[in-house]
Amino acid sequence: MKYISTRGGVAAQQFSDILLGGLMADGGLSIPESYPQFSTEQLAEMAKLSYPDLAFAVIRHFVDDIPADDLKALIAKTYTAAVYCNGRNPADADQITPIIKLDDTLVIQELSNGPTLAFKDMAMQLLGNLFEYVLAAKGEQVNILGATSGDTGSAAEYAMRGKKGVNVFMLSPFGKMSPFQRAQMFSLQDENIYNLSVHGFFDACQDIVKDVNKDAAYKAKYKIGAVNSINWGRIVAQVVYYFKGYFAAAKNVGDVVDFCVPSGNFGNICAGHIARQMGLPIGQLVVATNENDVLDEFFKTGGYHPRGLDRTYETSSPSMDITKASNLERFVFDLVGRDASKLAAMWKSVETGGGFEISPTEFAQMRDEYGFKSEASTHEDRVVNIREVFEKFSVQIDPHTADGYKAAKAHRRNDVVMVIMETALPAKFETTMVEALNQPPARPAGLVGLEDLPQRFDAIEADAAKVKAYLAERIAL
Ligand SMILES: Cc1ncc(COP(=O)(O)O)c(C=O)c1O
Ligand SMILES: N[C@@H](CCOP(=O)(O)O)C(=O)O
Repeated sequence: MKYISTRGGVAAQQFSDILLGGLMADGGLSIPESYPQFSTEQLAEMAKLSYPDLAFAVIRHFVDDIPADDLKALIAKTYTAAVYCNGRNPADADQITPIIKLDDTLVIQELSNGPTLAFKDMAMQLLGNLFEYVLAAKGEQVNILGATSGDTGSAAEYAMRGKKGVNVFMLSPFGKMSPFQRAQMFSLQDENIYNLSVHGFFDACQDIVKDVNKDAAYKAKYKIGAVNSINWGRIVAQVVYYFKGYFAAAKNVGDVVDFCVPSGNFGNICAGHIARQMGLPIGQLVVATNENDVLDEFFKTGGYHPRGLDRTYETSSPSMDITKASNLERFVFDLVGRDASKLAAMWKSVETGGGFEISPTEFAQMRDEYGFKSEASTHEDRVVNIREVFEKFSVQIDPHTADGYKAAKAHRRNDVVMVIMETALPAKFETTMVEALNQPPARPAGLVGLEDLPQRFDAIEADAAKVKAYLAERIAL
């Protein structure tokens, strides 16, 4: 499998070449030349596999340049019950992403049982192992520059801490993460981890990452790599759990199943789109947003208009406080028939502060052929829905998953199973959980007292030049 750029300006590359990087040289995102296809018969066989075997069955189609035995071993080492052990029911840990049945046609897929209690661990743990393998094979080092609204940062830091040849420089929005999220990142004392607290929202952090990535000379000199979902490695690992969730939720292989996904940077649901393109019988893909509802607007009107600071809000599902969704570019590339010059013009407008409108035909395709629907939530919705799920089903869901629950209720269909993706555990967002349920959420024993640990970070302005200088001072050449 070779990888091309959504903007068409780069020669096709191998998996190991794109694995460590962020943007392609032309500013676009890497995407496979085509998607592997699975028949219903093949799916029926895959349904019998354990999580690591299923992950290998999916991911091997995207990776030609790592020997199959090595890839299989890296995957087996990643997806173990010992790593994904923070779920509600320890006996389910070997399922890695077990499901909770709320009723006959509504289920939650647990994606947040890894070390940092968010779905990011699903891909990031594999990325850590792949990075280590590829760096050792190439005799190289990487300096990861990432942006986080709260969960990618800790997942990346836990996956990369102490790894040979890897430094992590993580930009996060100053004062906008939950106390738990902040403590998870800032309490790490490992020498290869640097936390930079940026005055601004996640969008400003992500813009800096993209600016640095666009400076080819700097990127090459300082060996800059990426762990955000602009990195294809993140997406491919996320594709796997749609297969797992489908097999766990479908009554029979071949039945249509809908998925509802709390969304911000559009990486999670983009993986669902790709699983669907590979032949997994997904019906609807429901995008759930919070008050930062740019994506809801896009899927309801066909107009994509990222917003400025004046219309970006701090919400109680803070990890989704995002108004520029990186991975929308990968989906729109497919939507416009993989026409790279059309796509490049659309994103040129986005990057210069504008947006775009898709045509009425594309809008109809997006909803009918690709199955996208959407819904937005408010803080009040979140509190009511957390309470409702607890009272009706005795299950505690976090505020982001509550956004998913609201959207799932709005779009569920008779006799079609709807899977809600659980994107974080309640322990990460104690204030909203207490407001909804009058009790603090449970947390794994190892994380009790996390907020009392000493914290270390550097504050920095939202300025790519200052971030470049910070990295240059610390990276040994
Ligand atoms: C808890 C949580 N839910 C939802 C999201 C949104 O996911 P995505 O950015 O892949 O759309 C994020 C962050 O991205 C998150 O951390
Ligand atoms: N919500 C994310 C934002 C970054 O998303 P990513 O999937 O592109 O890494 C976070 O928690 O940091």
